[in-house]
Amino acid sequence: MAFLEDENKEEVRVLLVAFSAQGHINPLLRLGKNLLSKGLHVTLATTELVYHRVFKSTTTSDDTTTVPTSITADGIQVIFFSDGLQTVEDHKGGLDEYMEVIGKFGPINLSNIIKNHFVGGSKKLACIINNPFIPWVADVATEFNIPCACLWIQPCALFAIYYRFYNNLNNFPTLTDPDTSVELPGFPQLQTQDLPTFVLPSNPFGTFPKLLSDMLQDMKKYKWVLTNSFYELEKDVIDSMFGIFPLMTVGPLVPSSLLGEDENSDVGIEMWKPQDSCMEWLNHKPDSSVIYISFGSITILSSTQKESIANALKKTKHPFLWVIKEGTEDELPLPKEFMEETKDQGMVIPWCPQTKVLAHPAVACFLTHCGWNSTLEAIAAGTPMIGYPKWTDQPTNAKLITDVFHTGIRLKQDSDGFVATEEVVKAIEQVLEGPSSEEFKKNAAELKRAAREAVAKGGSSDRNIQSFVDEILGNSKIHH
Ligand SMILES: O=c1ccn([C@@H]2O[C@H](COP(=O)(O)OP(=O)(O)O[C@H]3O[C@H](CO)[C@@H](O)[C@H](O)[C@H]3O)[C@@H](O)[C@H]2O)c(=O)[nH]1
Repeated sequence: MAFLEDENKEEVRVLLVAFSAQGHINPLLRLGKNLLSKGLHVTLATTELVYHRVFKSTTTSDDTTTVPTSITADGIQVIFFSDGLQTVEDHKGGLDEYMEVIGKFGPINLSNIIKNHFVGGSKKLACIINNPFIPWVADVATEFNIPCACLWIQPCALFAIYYRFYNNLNNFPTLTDPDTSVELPGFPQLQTQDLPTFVLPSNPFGTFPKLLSDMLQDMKKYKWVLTNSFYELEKDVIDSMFGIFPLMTVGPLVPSSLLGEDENSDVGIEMWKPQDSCMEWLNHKPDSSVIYISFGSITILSSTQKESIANALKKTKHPFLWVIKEGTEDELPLPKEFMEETKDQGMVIPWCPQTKVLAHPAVACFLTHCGWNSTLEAIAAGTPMIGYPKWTDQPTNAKLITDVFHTGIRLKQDSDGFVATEEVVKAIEQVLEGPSSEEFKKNAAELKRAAREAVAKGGSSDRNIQSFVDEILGNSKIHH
């Protein structure tokens, strides 16, 4: 590998910063791997919780309680900092509370990491890359006079909506009536139900919209916004932002196996242990027969909602694989009678190797909450989707699936967000056998191909990564 050094023979290093969420760390690690392959040195700073949950089991040291100063994983140096909480149990509080604590302790601890590891010696930082939701990282970068980039881990569409909304660039009507619609450049017509919940007056979450509005109103702290998407997927919205705030697509940042590359070259962490037994179960199912159901790492459905979906599955009689994070949060198990009645039809597990599941030929469609990682993984796998969005970016992602990507449909929800059994049955029939089912499959296969082309050498994302590397290097030289 050709590593890059500047004229004084100092290595050229980037620092990635993420808090302890799998869906935030993995896209950053995959970007890190790409930067590594283009010759940069890469460090990831993340919280001590990640050490305890993920890396502790890989240590060869007898002392597993002390967090090491740094470790190396797949060529990436990983450094841990305290997020202000002491034990794994402390992390059981709400997300809002967590963001407040990490917002207080994160900047101090990250500054110390930079001082201890990167100031003075030969390891100098050429750039810091953070995720949205930890905007204080950009302040720390400014303090040390290090250029900062954001890896936007949601679609470009979400960046565009938030940027326009928080900077009052467009006319957003009061979004209380479900039939209100908004016209934005690069988008199909959006109704209230298609907008991210953070911009709605009904949004009950305080911290996240505040973090976003602070960030998007002060983008001068960022020299680049890299996005986990690809140009061919969101062409219209990316073009619409060109003269406003250019977005550099560098994705999809999904496991290499989903992009037709060697599985062993993937980097990524698992915060929960996947149950591989479902792969054997899938091997015994006919091609394009199984409905895969998962609502990501945060969303918990109510028992009545789960029962409604369960009844639909029984009615359709299709094989199903359903992830229920039973025991991990406050999620309740499915009723015993359902489990008994469907024991030959389906499998219910607490966590699965999702990307392998999506790529399995037996899987016909994905009933998803439309989290962006899940959506991108389904796109890279060429799997049609049924969207059941709940909050944050998910409603907009569902709109992209139905009206931009044309790879699936959205479940009809009532005013409380509830989906009736008949609606689930109808949606499954539509995606599997309805008049548009062939079109969904064809579009999904086309996007799968486009995703692979985007990341291949010379593809749109590969070119953007190269331009980014060239820019941060400035006048640095390549030494082979
Ligand atoms: O059994 C499972 C279920 C999920 N996953 C993985 O978990 C991740 C889930 O990520 P995502 O689909 O993005 O959902 P959330 O975890 O809910 O992600 C949060 O963060 C995302 C990125 O900001 C947002 O798009 C979502 O709305 C928000 O809920 C994916 O990589 C899945 O492959 C597994 O590995 N096994």
